[in-house]
Amino acid sequence: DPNVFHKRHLKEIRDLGEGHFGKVTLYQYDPANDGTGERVAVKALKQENSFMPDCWMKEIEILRSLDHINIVKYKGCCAELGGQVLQLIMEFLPLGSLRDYLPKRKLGISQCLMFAQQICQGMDYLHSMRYVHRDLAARNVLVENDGLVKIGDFGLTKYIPEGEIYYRVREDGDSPVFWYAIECLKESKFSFSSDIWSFGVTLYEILTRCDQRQSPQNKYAEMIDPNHEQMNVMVLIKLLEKQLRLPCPKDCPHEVKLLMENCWATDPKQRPSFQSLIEKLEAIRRTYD
Ligand SMILES: Nc1n[nH]c2ccc(-c3ccc(NS(=O)(=O)c4cccc(Cl)c4)cc3)cc12
Repeated sequence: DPNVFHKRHLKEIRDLGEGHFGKVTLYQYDPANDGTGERVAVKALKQENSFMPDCWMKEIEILRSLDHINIVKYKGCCAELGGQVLQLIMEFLPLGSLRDYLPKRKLGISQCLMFAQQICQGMDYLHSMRYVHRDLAARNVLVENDGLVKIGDFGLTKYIPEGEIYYRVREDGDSPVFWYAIECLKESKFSFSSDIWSFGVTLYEILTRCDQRQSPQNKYAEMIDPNHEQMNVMVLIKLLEKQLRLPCPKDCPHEVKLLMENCWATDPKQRPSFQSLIEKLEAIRRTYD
Protein backbone atom coordinates (compact mmCIF):
# COMPACT_ATOMS: atom_id res chain seq x y z
CA ASP A 1 0.00 0.00 0.00
CA PRO A 2 1.74 3.21 -1.19
CA ASN A 3 0.07 5.15 1.66
CA VAL A 4 1.70 3.05 4.40
CA PHE A 5 5.18 4.08 5.53
CA HIS A 6 7.22 1.82 7.82
CA LYS A 7 8.93 3.57 10.73
CA ARG A 8 12.13 1.52 10.31
CA HIS A 9 12.74 3.07 6.84
CA LEU A 10 12.26 6.70 7.99
CA LYS A 11 15.62 8.44 8.55
CA GLU A 12 15.34 11.77 10.39
CA ILE A 13 17.03 14.76 8.66
CA ARG A 14 15.92 18.03 10.37
CA ASP A 15 13.04 19.94 11.97
CA LEU A 16 10.65 21.87 9.68
CA GLY A 17 8.44 23.54 12.27
CA GLU A 18 6.76 23.20 15.64
CA GLY A 19 3.22 24.03 16.77
CA HIS A 20 1.45 23.79 20.11
CA PHE A 21 0.40 20.15 19.74
CA GLY A 22 2.81 18.75 17.21
CA LYS A 23 5.93 19.11 15.19
CA VAL A 24 6.87 18.72 11.54
CA THR A 25 10.13 16.97 10.68
CA LEU A 26 11.97 16.22 7.41
CA TYR A 27 12.76 12.51 6.87
CA GLN A 28 14.20 10.42 4.06
CA TYR A 29 12.01 7.36 3.41
CA ASP A 30 14.63 4.85 2.31
CA PRO A 31 13.25 1.25 2.18
CA ALA A 32 16.14 0.19 -0.15
CA ASN A 33 18.51 1.55 2.53
CA ASP A 34 20.85 2.91 -0.18
CA GLY A 35 20.24 6.67 0.31
CA THR A 36 18.11 6.93 -2.84
CA GLY A 37 14.75 7.21 -1.00
CA GLU A 38 12.45 10.24 -1.30
CA ARG A 39 12.30 13.07 1.22
CA VAL A 40 8.97 13.47 3.06
CA ALA A 41 7.58 15.84 5.71
CA VAL A 42 6.25 14.03 8.78
CA LYS A 43 3.86 15.66 11.25
CA ALA A 44 3.68 13.96 14.64
CA LEU A 45 1.80 14.72 17.82
CA LYS A 46 3.97 15.83 20.71
CA GLN A 47 4.03 12.84 23.12
CA GLU A 48 2.28 14.75 25.93
CA ASN A 49 -0.63 15.40 23.54
CA SER A 50 -1.14 11.84 22.37
CA PHE A 51 -4.29 11.85 24.59
CA MET A 52 -6.21 13.63 21.79
CA PRO A 53 -6.03 11.08 18.95
CA ASP A 54 -9.64 11.77 17.86
CA CYS A 55 -8.96 15.32 16.60
CA TRP A 56 -5.57 14.07 15.36
CA MET A 57 -7.29 11.34 13.32
CA LYS A 58 -9.75 14.00 12.10
CA GLU A 59 -6.83 16.17 10.88
CA ILE A 60 -5.37 13.21 8.95
CA GLU A 61 -8.80 12.43 7.46
CA ILE A 62 -9.26 16.08 6.42
CA LEU A 63 -5.89 16.30 4.62
CA ARG A 64 -6.47 12.89 2.96
CA SER A 65 -9.83 14.14 1.61
CA LEU A 66 -8.36 17.33 0.08
CA ASP A 67 -7.08 17.46 -3.49
CA HIS A 68 -6.05 20.92 -4.77
CA ILE A 69 -2.88 22.38 -6.37
CA ASN A 70 -2.67 24.99 -3.57
CA ILE A 71 -2.91 22.47 -0.72
CA VAL A 72 0.04 20.35 0.47
CA LYS A 73 -0.29 16.73 -0.74
CA TYR A 74 -1.11 13.91 1.68
CA LYS A 75 1.21 10.92 1.09
CA GLY A 76 0.20 8.50 3.85
CA CYS A 77 0.58 7.48 7.46
CA CYS A 78 3.11 5.74 9.66
CA ALA A 79 2.19 3.79 12.78
CA GLU A 80 3.93 5.05 15.93
CA LEU A 81 4.15 3.53 19.44
CA GLY A 82 2.85 0.15 18.32
CA GLY A 83 -0.06 1.60 16.36
CA GLN A 84 -1.82 3.77 18.99
CA VAL A 85 -0.81 7.02 17.31
CA LEU A 86 -0.26 7.67 13.60
CA GLN A 87 2.20 10.06 12.02
CA LEU A 88 1.04 12.10 9.01
CA ILE A 89 3.29 11.88 5.91
CA MET A 90 3.16 14.79 3.46
CA GLU A 91 5.08 15.83 0.33
CA PHE A 92 8.27 17.81 1.08
CA LEU A 93 8.62 21.35 -0.31
CA PRO A 94 12.34 22.23 -0.08
CA LEU A 95 11.79 26.01 -0.08
CA GLY A 96 9.85 25.86 3.21
CA SER A 97 7.23 28.36 4.35
CA LEU A 98 6.67 31.97 3.26
CA ARG A 99 8.34 33.02 6.53
CA ASP A 100 11.52 31.21 5.42
CA TYR A 101 11.31 32.24 1.75
CA LEU A 102 10.09 35.88 1.53
CA PRO A 103 12.81 37.62 3.60
CA LYS A 104 15.50 36.01 1.40
CA ARG A 105 13.92 36.87 -1.97
CA LYS A 106 13.13 40.43 -3.05
CA LEU A 107 9.79 39.55 -4.74
CA GLY A 108 7.95 42.31 -6.64
CA ILE A 109 4.39 43.30 -5.74
CA SER A 110 2.95 41.34 -8.69
CA GLN A 111 4.48 38.05 -7.51
CA CYS A 112 3.32 38.75 -3.92
CA LEU A 113 -0.23 39.22 -5.26
CA MET A 114 0.08 35.98 -7.28
CA PHE A 115 0.94 34.10 -4.05
CA ALA A 116 -1.97 35.84 -2.29
CA GLN A 117 -4.35 34.80 -5.09
CA GLN A 118 -3.18 31.16 -4.87
CA ILE A 119 -3.81 31.15 -1.09
CA CYS A 120 -7.35 32.41 -1.84
CA GLN A 121 -7.79 29.60 -4.42
CA GLY A 122 -6.77 26.95 -1.87
CA MET A 123 -8.98 28.53 0.80
CA ASP A 124 -11.95 28.89 -1.60
CA TYR A 125 -11.66 25.12 -2.24
CA LEU A 126 -11.43 24.42 1.53
CA HIS A 127 -14.56 26.55 2.18
CA SER A 128 -16.38 24.76 -0.67
CA MET A 129 -15.80 21.55 1.37
CA ARG A 130 -17.35 23.40 4.38
CA TYR A 131 -14.06 23.49 6.33
CA VAL A 132 -12.92 26.54 8.35
CA HIS A 133 -9.11 26.66 8.56
CA ARG A 134 -8.73 28.80 11.76
CA ASP A 135 -4.92 29.08 11.47
CA LEU A 136 -4.19 30.78 8.14
CA ALA A 137 -0.86 32.60 8.48
CA ALA A 138 2.34 32.99 6.41
CA ARG A 139 4.10 30.35 8.60
CA ASN A 140 1.51 27.81 7.37
CA VAL A 141 1.91 28.60 3.66
CA LEU A 142 4.59 26.57 1.85
CA VAL A 143 6.58 27.43 -1.28
CA GLU A 144 6.85 24.79 -4.07
CA ASN A 145 8.71 27.20 -6.38
CA ASP A 146 8.67 30.92 -7.17
CA GLY A 147 5.36 30.44 -8.99
CA LEU A 148 3.46 28.12 -6.63
CA VAL A 149 2.47 28.15 -2.95
CA LYS A 150 0.38 25.64 -0.95
CA ILE A 151 -1.45 25.74 2.38
CA GLY A 152 0.61 23.40 4.57
CA ASP A 153 -1.13 22.81 7.89
CA PHE A 154 -4.71 21.92 8.90
CA GLY A 155 -4.20 21.38 12.63
CA LEU A 156 -7.04 23.72 13.68
CA THR A 157 -9.37 23.06 10.71
CA LYS A 158 -13.00 22.30 11.63
CA TYR A 159 -16.02 21.14 9.63
CA ILE A 160 -19.01 23.51 9.66
CA PRO A 161 -22.22 21.42 9.36
CA GLU A 162 -24.81 22.45 6.72
CA GLY A 163 -26.98 25.30 7.96
CA GLU A 164 -24.50 26.31 10.66
CA ILE A 165 -22.44 29.50 10.43
CA TYR A 166 -20.10 29.42 13.43
CA TYR A 167 -17.81 26.93 15.10
CA ARG A 168 -17.33 27.69 18.81
CA VAL A 169 -14.18 26.37 20.45
CA ARG A 170 -13.25 25.79 24.07
CA GLU A 171 -9.46 25.23 23.96
CA ASP A 172 -7.46 28.38 23.41
CA GLY A 173 -4.10 26.67 23.92
CA ASP A 174 -1.49 28.62 22.03
CA SER A 175 -3.99 30.58 19.90
CA PRO A 176 -2.65 32.75 17.07
CA VAL A 177 -4.59 35.76 18.49
CA PHE A 178 -2.92 38.37 16.22
CA TRP A 179 -4.45 36.56 13.21
CA TYR A 180 -7.89 36.17 14.89
CA ALA A 181 -11.00 38.13 13.86
CA ILE A 182 -12.52 40.30 16.57
CA GLU A 183 -15.52 37.92 17.07
CA CYS A 184 -13.05 35.01 17.60
CA LEU A 185 -11.26 36.97 20.34
CA LYS A 186 -14.52 38.09 22.01
CA GLU A 187 -16.78 35.04 21.55
CA SER A 188 -14.62 32.23 20.09
CA LYS A 189 -16.95 32.26 17.07
CA PHE A 190 -15.10 30.89 14.01
CA SER A 191 -16.66 31.05 10.54
CA PHE A 192 -15.75 31.27 6.86
CA SER A 193 -15.63 35.06 7.45
CA SER A 194 -13.08 34.74 10.26
CA ASP A 195 -10.75 32.93 7.81
CA ILE A 196 -11.07 36.03 5.56
CA TRP A 197 -9.76 38.21 8.41
CA SER A 198 -6.78 35.84 8.87
CA PHE A 199 -6.14 36.01 5.11
CA GLY A 200 -5.97 39.83 5.44
CA VAL A 201 -3.27 39.44 8.10
CA THR A 202 -1.45 36.86 5.91
CA LEU A 203 -1.56 39.33 2.96
CA TYR A 204 -0.11 41.99 5.31
CA GLU A 205 2.72 39.53 6.16
CA ILE A 206 3.37 38.87 2.45
CA LEU A 207 3.51 42.63 1.67
CA THR A 208 6.03 43.15 4.51
CA ARG A 209 7.96 40.11 3.09
CA CYS A 210 7.54 38.47 6.53
CA ASP A 211 9.91 41.03 8.08
CA GLN A 212 9.66 40.06 11.79
CA ARG A 213 10.23 43.69 12.90
CA GLN A 214 6.90 44.47 11.20
CA SER A 215 5.16 41.27 12.47
CA PRO A 216 1.47 41.65 13.42
CA GLN A 217 2.40 41.22 17.11
CA ASN A 218 5.11 43.93 16.97
CA LYS A 219 2.91 46.32 14.98
CA TYR A 220 -0.06 45.97 17.37
CA ALA A 221 2.33 46.41 20.33
CA GLU A 222 3.49 49.71 18.80
CA MET A 223 -0.12 50.97 18.83
CA ILE A 224 -0.45 50.78 22.60
CA ASP A 225 1.37 52.87 25.18
CA PRO A 226 4.12 50.53 26.46
CA ASN A 227 4.43 52.53 29.66
CA HIS A 228 1.02 51.69 31.02
CA GLU A 229 -0.14 48.47 29.48
CA GLN A 230 1.24 45.12 28.34
CA MET A 231 -0.21 43.58 25.13
CA ASN A 232 -2.82 40.89 25.83
CA VAL A 233 -6.12 39.67 24.30
CA MET A 234 -8.20 42.30 26.16
CA VAL A 235 -5.93 45.14 24.99
CA LEU A 236 -6.02 43.76 21.43
CA ILE A 237 -9.86 43.65 21.51
CA LYS A 238 -10.04 47.29 22.74
CA LEU A 239 -7.63 48.37 20.01
CA LEU A 240 -9.71 46.60 17.33
CA GLU A 241 -12.96 48.01 18.76
CA LYS A 242 -11.44 51.48 18.33
CA GLN A 243 -11.22 50.50 14.61
CA LEU A 244 -7.39 50.46 14.74
CA ARG A 245 -5.87 48.05 12.18
CA LEU A 246 -2.44 46.93 10.98
CA PRO A 247 -0.74 49.72 8.97
CA CYS A 248 -0.39 49.68 5.18
CA PRO A 249 3.07 48.28 4.30
CA LYS A 250 5.25 50.58 2.15
CA ASP A 251 4.94 50.03 -1.68
CA CYS A 252 1.46 48.55 -1.03
CA PRO A 253 -0.89 49.76 -3.81
CA HIS A 254 -3.95 51.71 -2.67
CA GLU A 255 -6.46 49.12 -4.02
CA VAL A 256 -4.61 46.36 -2.08
CA LYS A 257 -4.83 48.47 1.09
CA LEU A 258 -8.62 48.75 0.53
CA LEU A 259 -8.87 44.97 -0.08
CA MET A 260 -6.93 44.21 3.14
CA GLU A 261 -9.05 46.61 5.22
CA ASN A 262 -12.22 45.05 3.75
CA CYS A 263 -11.03 41.69 5.18
CA TRP A 264 -10.83 43.36 8.62
CA ALA A 265 -14.39 44.75 8.66
CA THR A 266 -15.80 44.49 12.21
CA ASP A 267 -19.03 42.97 10.86
CA PRO A 268 -18.19 39.47 9.47
CA LYS A 269 -20.96 39.88 6.85
CA GLN A 270 -19.16 42.95 5.41
CA ARG A 271 -16.03 40.91 4.62
CA PRO A 272 -15.47 39.60 1.07
CA SER A 273 -15.54 35.90 0.10
CA PHE A 274 -12.42 34.13 -1.19
CA GLN A 275 -14.08 33.95 -4.63
CA SER A 276 -14.43 37.75 -4.77
CA LEU A 277 -10.85 38.19 -3.46
CA ILE A 278 -9.57 35.94 -6.28
CA GLU A 279 -11.33 38.16 -8.87
CA LYS A 280 -10.07 41.40 -7.26
CA LEU A 281 -6.47 40.14 -6.97
CA GLU A 282 -6.58 38.91 -10.59
CA ALA A 283 -7.77 42.38 -11.75
CA ILE A 284 -5.13 44.24 -9.71
CA ARG A 285 -2.37 41.88 -10.97
CA ARG A 286 -3.40 42.58 -14.58
CA THR A 287 -2.52 46.26 -14.05
CA TYR A 288 1.08 45.06 -13.47
CA ASP A 289 1.36 43.04 -16.70
N1 LIG B 1 8.73 22.18 3.96
C1 LIG B 1 7.66 21.38 4.03
N2 LIG B 1 7.40 20.40 3.13
N3 LIG B 1 6.23 19.80 3.50
C2 LIG B 1 5.73 20.40 4.63
C3 LIG B 1 4.58 20.18 5.40
C4 LIG B 1 4.32 21.01 6.50
C5 LIG B 1 5.23 22.02 6.85
C6 LIG B 1 4.91 22.96 7.95
C7 LIG B 1 3.61 23.41 8.06
C8 LIG B 1 3.31 24.35 9.01
C9 LIG B 1 4.29 24.86 9.83
N4 LIG B 1 3.93 25.86 10.71
S1 LIG B 1 4.18 25.75 12.30
O1 LIG B 1 3.75 27.01 12.86
O2 LIG B 1 5.53 25.37 12.56
C10 LIG B 1 3.10 24.53 12.85
C11 LIG B 1 1.78 24.88 12.97
C12 LIG B 1 0.90 23.91 13.45
C13 LIG B 1 1.36 22.64 13.78
C14 LIG B 1 2.69 22.36 13.61
CL1 LIG B 1 3.27 20.80 14.01
C15 LIG B 1 3.60 23.29 13.14
C16 LIG B 1 5.60 24.39 9.72
C17 LIG B 1 5.92 23.44 8.76
C18 LIG B 1 6.41 22.21 6.11
C19 LIG B 1 6.63 21.40 5.00
